[in-house]
Amino acid sequence: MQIIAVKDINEMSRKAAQIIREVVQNKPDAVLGLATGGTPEGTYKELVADYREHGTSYHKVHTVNLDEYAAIDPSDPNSYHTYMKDHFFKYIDLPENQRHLPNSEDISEQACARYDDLIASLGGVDIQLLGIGRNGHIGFNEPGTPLTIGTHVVKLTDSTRDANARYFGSISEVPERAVTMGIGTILKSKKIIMVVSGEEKADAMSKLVRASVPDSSFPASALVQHPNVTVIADEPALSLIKISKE
Ligand SMILES: N[C@@H]1[C@@H](O)[C@H](O)[C@@H](COP(=O)(O)O)O[C@@H]1O
Repeated sequence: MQIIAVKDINEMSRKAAQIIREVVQNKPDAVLGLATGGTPEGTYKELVADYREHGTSYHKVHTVNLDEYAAIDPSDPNSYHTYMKDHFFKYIDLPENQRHLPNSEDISEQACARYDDLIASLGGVDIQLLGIGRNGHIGFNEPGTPLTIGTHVVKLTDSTRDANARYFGSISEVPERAVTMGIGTILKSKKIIMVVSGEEKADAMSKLVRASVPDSSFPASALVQHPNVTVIADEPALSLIKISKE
Protein backbone atom coordinates (compact mmCIF):
# COMPACT_ATOMS: atom_id res chain seq x y z
CA MET A 1 0.00 0.00 0.00
CA GLN A 2 1.44 3.30 -1.07
CA ILE A 3 0.57 6.33 1.09
CA ILE A 4 0.74 9.79 -0.42
CA ALA A 5 0.75 12.46 2.28
CA VAL A 6 -0.67 15.81 1.17
CA LYS A 7 -1.34 19.09 2.93
CA ASP A 8 -5.08 19.39 2.67
CA ILE A 9 -8.25 18.23 0.95
CA ASN A 10 -7.57 20.42 -2.10
CA GLU A 11 -4.22 18.82 -2.76
CA MET A 12 -5.75 15.39 -2.08
CA SER A 13 -8.48 16.07 -4.65
CA ARG A 14 -6.03 17.28 -7.30
CA LYS A 15 -3.83 14.22 -6.83
CA ALA A 16 -6.75 11.77 -6.96
CA ALA A 17 -8.19 13.45 -10.07
CA GLN A 18 -4.80 13.34 -11.75
CA ILE A 19 -4.52 9.58 -11.17
CA ILE A 20 -8.05 8.93 -12.49
CA ARG A 21 -7.51 11.20 -15.49
CA GLU A 22 -4.35 9.31 -16.43
CA VAL A 23 -6.27 6.03 -16.41
CA VAL A 24 -8.88 7.47 -18.79
CA GLN A 25 -6.24 9.02 -21.03
CA ASN A 26 -4.39 5.71 -21.31
CA LYS A 27 -7.57 3.67 -21.74
CA PRO A 28 -10.46 5.72 -23.16
CA ASP A 29 -12.93 2.85 -22.52
CA ALA A 30 -11.83 2.37 -18.91
CA VAL A 31 -14.22 1.16 -16.22
CA LEU A 32 -14.17 3.60 -13.30
CA GLY A 33 -15.36 2.47 -9.89
CA LEU A 34 -16.75 5.53 -8.14
CA ALA A 35 -17.51 6.53 -4.58
CA THR A 36 -19.74 9.07 -2.87
CA GLY A 37 -19.53 10.98 0.39
CA GLY A 38 -18.04 14.36 1.26
CA THR A 39 -14.42 13.39 0.68
CA PRO A 40 -14.50 12.73 -3.10
CA GLU A 41 -16.54 15.85 -3.95
CA GLY A 42 -13.38 17.84 -4.71
CA THR A 43 -12.02 15.00 -6.83
CA TYR A 44 -15.10 15.23 -9.05
CA LYS A 45 -14.74 19.04 -9.20
CA GLU A 46 -11.16 18.62 -10.39
CA LEU A 47 -12.19 16.05 -13.00
CA VAL A 48 -14.93 18.36 -14.28
CA ALA A 49 -12.44 21.25 -14.48
CA ASP A 50 -10.04 19.01 -16.38
CA TYR A 51 -12.84 17.92 -18.73
CA ARG A 52 -13.60 21.57 -19.48
CA GLU A 53 -9.99 22.65 -19.88
CA HIS A 54 -8.44 19.64 -21.58
CA GLY A 55 -11.45 17.79 -22.98
CA THR A 56 -10.61 14.40 -21.47
CA SER A 57 -13.52 12.45 -22.87
CA TYR A 58 -15.72 9.90 -21.07
CA HIS A 59 -17.80 8.87 -24.06
CA LYS A 60 -16.42 5.33 -24.02
CA VAL A 61 -16.04 5.02 -20.24
CA HIS A 62 -18.33 2.96 -18.03
CA THR A 63 -18.74 3.89 -14.37
CA VAL A 64 -19.84 1.55 -11.60
CA ASN A 65 -20.65 2.98 -8.20
CA LEU A 66 -19.78 1.31 -4.96
CA ASP A 67 -23.08 1.59 -3.21
CA GLU A 68 -26.58 3.02 -2.90
CA TYR A 69 -29.15 3.22 -0.12
CA ALA A 70 -31.79 0.51 -0.23
CA ALA A 71 -35.37 1.41 -1.04
CA ILE A 72 -34.55 5.00 -1.95
CA ASP A 73 -36.01 6.55 -5.07
CA PRO A 74 -33.11 7.18 -7.49
CA SER A 75 -34.45 10.73 -7.94
CA ASP A 76 -34.40 11.38 -4.18
CA PRO A 77 -32.03 14.31 -3.46
CA ASN A 78 -30.08 12.08 -1.05
CA SER A 79 -29.72 9.07 -3.30
CA TYR A 80 -26.27 8.31 -4.65
CA HIS A 81 -27.81 8.36 -8.14
CA THR A 82 -28.55 12.06 -7.53
CA TYR A 83 -25.15 12.67 -5.92
CA MET A 84 -23.34 11.30 -8.98
CA LYS A 85 -25.47 13.30 -11.39
CA ASP A 86 -25.02 16.52 -9.42
CA HIS A 87 -21.29 16.20 -8.76
CA PHE A 88 -20.04 14.60 -11.93
CA PHE A 89 -22.27 13.04 -14.57
CA LYS A 90 -24.21 16.13 -15.65
CA TYR A 91 -20.99 17.94 -16.51
CA ILE A 92 -19.27 15.33 -18.67
CA ASP A 93 -19.92 13.44 -21.92
CA LEU A 94 -20.56 10.06 -20.24
CA PRO A 95 -23.61 8.45 -21.91
CA GLU A 96 -26.45 7.68 -19.48
CA ASN A 97 -26.49 3.97 -20.30
CA GLN A 98 -22.82 3.71 -19.28
CA ARG A 99 -23.46 4.95 -15.72
CA HIS A 100 -24.13 2.07 -13.37
CA LEU A 101 -25.17 2.11 -9.73
CA PRO A 102 -26.55 -0.69 -7.57
CA ASN A 103 -30.30 -1.10 -7.95
CA SER A 104 -31.92 0.63 -4.96
CA GLU A 105 -35.36 -0.71 -5.70
CA ASP A 106 -34.67 -4.37 -6.38
CA ILE A 107 -32.44 -5.52 -3.52
CA SER A 108 -32.89 -9.23 -4.15
CA GLU A 109 -29.90 -11.56 -4.11
CA GLN A 110 -30.35 -11.97 -7.85
CA ALA A 111 -30.16 -8.22 -8.45
CA CYS A 112 -26.97 -8.04 -6.34
CA ALA A 113 -25.44 -10.93 -8.30
CA ARG A 114 -26.40 -9.20 -11.55
CA TYR A 115 -24.38 -6.14 -10.47
CA ASP A 116 -21.25 -8.26 -10.03
CA ASP A 117 -21.97 -9.96 -13.37
CA LEU A 118 -22.28 -6.57 -15.03
CA ILE A 119 -18.90 -5.46 -13.66
CA ALA A 120 -17.31 -8.70 -14.85
CA SER A 121 -18.92 -8.34 -18.30
CA LEU A 122 -17.37 -4.87 -18.63
CA GLY A 123 -13.96 -6.44 -18.06
CA GLY A 124 -13.64 -5.47 -14.39
CA VAL A 125 -12.89 -2.16 -12.73
CA ASP A 126 -9.70 -0.46 -13.91
CA ILE A 127 -9.55 1.97 -11.02
CA GLN A 128 -11.72 2.04 -7.93
CA LEU A 129 -12.04 5.25 -5.92
CA LEU A 130 -12.74 4.69 -2.23
CA GLY A 131 -13.41 6.77 0.84
CA ILE A 132 -13.33 5.39 4.35
CA GLY A 133 -15.92 5.54 7.11
CA ARG A 134 -15.00 6.52 10.66
CA ASN A 135 -15.35 2.87 11.66
CA GLY A 136 -13.20 1.67 8.77
CA HIS A 137 -16.04 0.78 6.43
CA ILE A 138 -15.42 0.89 2.68
CA GLY A 139 -18.40 1.18 0.39
CA PHE A 140 -21.02 0.25 2.96
CA ASN A 141 -19.14 -2.82 4.19
CA GLU A 142 -19.58 -2.36 7.89
CA PRO A 143 -17.37 -4.02 10.54
CA GLY A 144 -18.19 -7.71 10.73
CA THR A 145 -18.96 -8.05 7.02
CA PRO A 146 -17.17 -11.09 5.56
CA LEU A 147 -14.22 -9.88 3.50
CA THR A 148 -14.74 -12.12 0.48
CA ILE A 149 -18.34 -11.59 -0.58
CA GLY A 150 -19.76 -9.82 -3.62
CA THR A 151 -22.47 -7.18 -3.87
CA HIS A 152 -24.98 -7.53 -1.04
CA VAL A 153 -27.46 -5.74 1.18
CA VAL A 154 -26.23 -4.41 4.53
CA LYS A 155 -27.82 -3.04 7.66
CA LEU A 156 -26.13 0.28 8.36
CA THR A 157 -24.57 0.85 11.77
CA ASP A 158 -25.65 3.74 13.98
CA SER A 159 -22.20 5.32 13.47
CA THR A 160 -22.66 5.35 9.69
CA ARG A 161 -26.26 6.56 9.85
CA ASP A 162 -25.18 9.29 12.27
CA ALA A 163 -22.34 10.37 9.94
CA ASN A 164 -24.79 10.58 7.02
CA ALA A 165 -27.59 12.28 9.01
CA ARG A 166 -26.11 15.64 7.95
CA TYR A 167 -27.52 15.11 4.47
CA PHE A 168 -30.94 13.85 5.54
CA GLY A 169 -31.69 16.32 8.35
CA SER A 170 -31.91 13.70 11.09
CA ILE A 171 -30.70 10.16 11.74
CA SER A 172 -34.24 8.79 11.63
CA GLU A 173 -34.49 9.83 7.96
CA VAL A 174 -31.34 7.91 6.97
CA PRO A 175 -32.24 4.58 5.35
CA GLU A 176 -31.52 1.57 7.52
CA ARG A 177 -30.09 -0.54 4.74
CA ALA A 178 -27.94 -0.15 1.67
CA VAL A 179 -26.68 -2.18 -1.28
CA THR A 180 -22.92 -2.25 -1.61
CA MET A 181 -20.21 -3.89 -3.66
CA GLY A 182 -18.69 -6.44 -1.31
CA ILE A 183 -15.05 -6.41 -0.33
CA GLY A 184 -14.65 -9.38 -2.67
CA THR A 185 -15.94 -7.16 -5.52
CA ILE A 186 -13.70 -4.25 -4.51
CA LEU A 187 -10.58 -6.41 -4.32
CA LYS A 188 -11.07 -7.52 -7.92
CA SER A 189 -10.38 -3.94 -9.10
CA LYS A 190 -7.09 -3.60 -10.94
CA LYS A 191 -6.11 -0.46 -9.05
CA ILE A 192 -7.57 1.16 -5.94
CA ILE A 193 -7.19 4.73 -4.73
CA MET A 194 -8.50 5.80 -1.38
CA VAL A 195 -9.01 9.43 -0.40
CA VAL A 196 -8.89 10.33 3.29
CA SER A 197 -9.32 13.80 4.71
CA GLY A 198 -9.95 15.38 8.08
CA GLU A 199 -9.24 14.80 11.71
CA GLU A 200 -12.35 12.66 12.17
CA LYS A 201 -10.66 10.06 9.96
CA ALA A 202 -7.33 10.13 11.84
CA ASP A 203 -8.19 7.13 13.98
CA ALA A 204 -9.31 5.04 10.99
CA MET A 205 -6.21 6.15 9.08
CA SER A 206 -3.87 5.11 11.85
CA LYS A 207 -5.60 1.70 12.11
CA LEU A 208 -5.28 1.28 8.35
CA VAL A 209 -1.57 2.05 8.37
CA ARG A 210 -1.00 -0.42 11.22
CA ALA A 211 -3.11 -3.19 9.63
CA SER A 212 -0.99 -6.10 8.48
CA VAL A 213 -3.66 -8.76 8.02
CA PRO A 214 -7.28 -8.52 6.88
CA ASP A 215 -9.57 -8.25 9.89
CA SER A 216 -13.33 -8.06 9.39
CA SER A 217 -13.75 -5.85 12.46
CA PHE A 218 -11.96 -3.14 10.44
CA PRO A 219 -13.05 -3.68 6.81
CA ALA A 220 -10.48 -1.35 5.19
CA SER A 221 -7.77 -3.74 6.43
CA ALA A 222 -8.81 -6.03 3.55
CA LEU A 223 -6.86 -3.69 1.28
CA VAL A 224 -3.55 -5.05 2.58
CA GLN A 225 -4.14 -8.07 0.33
CA HIS A 226 -4.36 -5.96 -2.82
CA PRO A 227 -1.19 -5.35 -4.86
CA ASN A 228 -2.05 -1.88 -6.18
CA VAL A 229 -3.52 0.44 -3.55
CA THR A 230 -2.69 4.13 -3.20
CA VAL A 231 -4.01 6.05 -0.20
CA ILE A 232 -3.99 9.83 -0.52
CA ALA A 233 -4.37 11.34 2.93
CA ASP A 234 -4.17 14.92 4.17
CA GLU A 235 -2.36 16.25 7.23
CA PRO A 236 -5.36 16.19 9.60
CA ALA A 237 -6.11 12.57 8.61
CA LEU A 238 -2.47 11.68 9.23
CA SER A 239 -2.28 13.55 12.53
CA LEU A 240 -2.04 10.36 14.63
CA ILE A 241 0.73 8.91 12.49
CA LYS A 242 4.37 9.82 12.51
CA ILE A 243 5.62 10.05 8.93
CA SER A 244 9.33 10.44 8.36
CA LYS A 245 10.06 13.72 6.53
CA GLU A 246 13.34 12.46 5.04
N1 LIG B 1 -21.04 4.86 1.54
C1 LIG B 1 -20.21 5.99 1.79
C2 LIG B 1 -18.77 5.58 1.72
O1 LIG B 1 -18.47 5.12 0.42
C3 LIG B 1 -17.89 6.73 2.12
O2 LIG B 1 -16.53 6.40 1.98
C4 LIG B 1 -18.18 7.11 3.56
C5 LIG B 1 -17.34 8.25 4.05
O3 LIG B 1 -17.91 9.45 3.64
P1 LIG B 1 -17.29 10.88 3.82
O4 LIG B 1 -16.32 11.02 2.73
O5 LIG B 1 -18.44 11.83 3.68
O6 LIG B 1 -16.68 10.93 5.17
O7 LIG B 1 -19.53 7.49 3.62
C6 LIG B 1 -20.53 6.63 3.13
O8 LIG B 1 -20.79 5.72 4.12
